[in-house]
Amino acid sequence: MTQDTDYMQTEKTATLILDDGTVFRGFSFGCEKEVTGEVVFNTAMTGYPESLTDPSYAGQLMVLTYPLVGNYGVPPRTFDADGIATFMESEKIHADAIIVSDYSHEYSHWNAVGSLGSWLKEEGIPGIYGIDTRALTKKLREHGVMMGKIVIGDAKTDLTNFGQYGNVNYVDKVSCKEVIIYGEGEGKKRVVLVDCGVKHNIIRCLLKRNVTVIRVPWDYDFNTLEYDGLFISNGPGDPDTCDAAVQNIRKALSGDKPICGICMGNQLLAKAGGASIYKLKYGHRSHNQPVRMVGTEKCFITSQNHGYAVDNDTLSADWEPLFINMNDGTNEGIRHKTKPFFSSQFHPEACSGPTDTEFMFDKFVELL
Ligand SMILES: NC(=O)CC[C@H](N)C(=O)O
Repeated sequence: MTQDTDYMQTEKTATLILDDGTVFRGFSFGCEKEVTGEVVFNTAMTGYPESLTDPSYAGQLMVLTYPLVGNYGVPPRTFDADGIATFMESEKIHADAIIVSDYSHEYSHWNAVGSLGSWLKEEGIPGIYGIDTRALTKKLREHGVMMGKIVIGDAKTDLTNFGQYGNVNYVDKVSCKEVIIYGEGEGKKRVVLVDCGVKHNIIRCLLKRNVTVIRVPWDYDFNTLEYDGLFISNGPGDPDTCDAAVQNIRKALSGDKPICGICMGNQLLAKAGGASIYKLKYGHRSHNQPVRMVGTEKCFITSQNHGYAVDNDTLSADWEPLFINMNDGTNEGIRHKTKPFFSSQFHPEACSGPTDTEFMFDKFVELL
């Protein structure tokens, strides 16, 4: 058992203020700075290193409903020769803050190299504990997600400006800036991966299936490239801010090369096919979202992190829902009726969460 002893000297009080004026008081265990963002809750019991480094959390203050957080520390920030993180989902923390009930100042795990608190401090990310996350989650569930602010100590703060989430193009902030090629090799199938904020396990899952991955920026016109299949990644923010990607995907829809998308990828593929997206009240963020494959009795438990959804009623005649969420009936994936185009709103790559739907990658690679 290793102890995060920093806190004995330095921990200060911290406050979470929601944009309706509700105040939750706690203590700071990360970087001591004020931050604003969309307050969202995740009900997974584990996986804070993966969730914090998932680029889809950019702009959000992540509430974990599991009460004890930090007890297994954080893994090393190591990368393989291609620059893919060994134990995390990107190069850095993308969530703007973490909000927990009980932060464990002691940690123990075979792979831990430090405490969650010291990692947050190194990366300049606020963390607040001592929050009644049950009351906070009930509030978000009833009201819907809201903007919030974390204030350290008794600092005076502007309680009128909570920033905005919906109109910001977060994808542009987190996408790669130039083309990156992984696993190049003679005779291998070439997959273009549109990087809207890709989780590294999507790249790992593709490379494991022996394809070359050509990772391109979110607004890159990949239609000029030689490739065998198109993969569209997850990503943060509102899909309606990603029109350039939608235009490029729409061009690819006139061809027959396989297309697969995950989460933001599902939304952008749906938009390219003419469907609309709407914002869910409080989203799906957990490891246990049940989905049913349409036309079958097959159900899967899935890992999810999204706040928007495809409106099933707006799918054109060429498309149909592929998966439906068994809790609330919302869209969890689409497929084209005649061409090899399909996608999921959930995360088949997991990391963290159940790996039951990894077959989505097998299906895609088989079709190449
Ligand atoms: N993980 C994702 O790709 C999320 C997609 C989108 N930002 C949403 O919240 O719905």
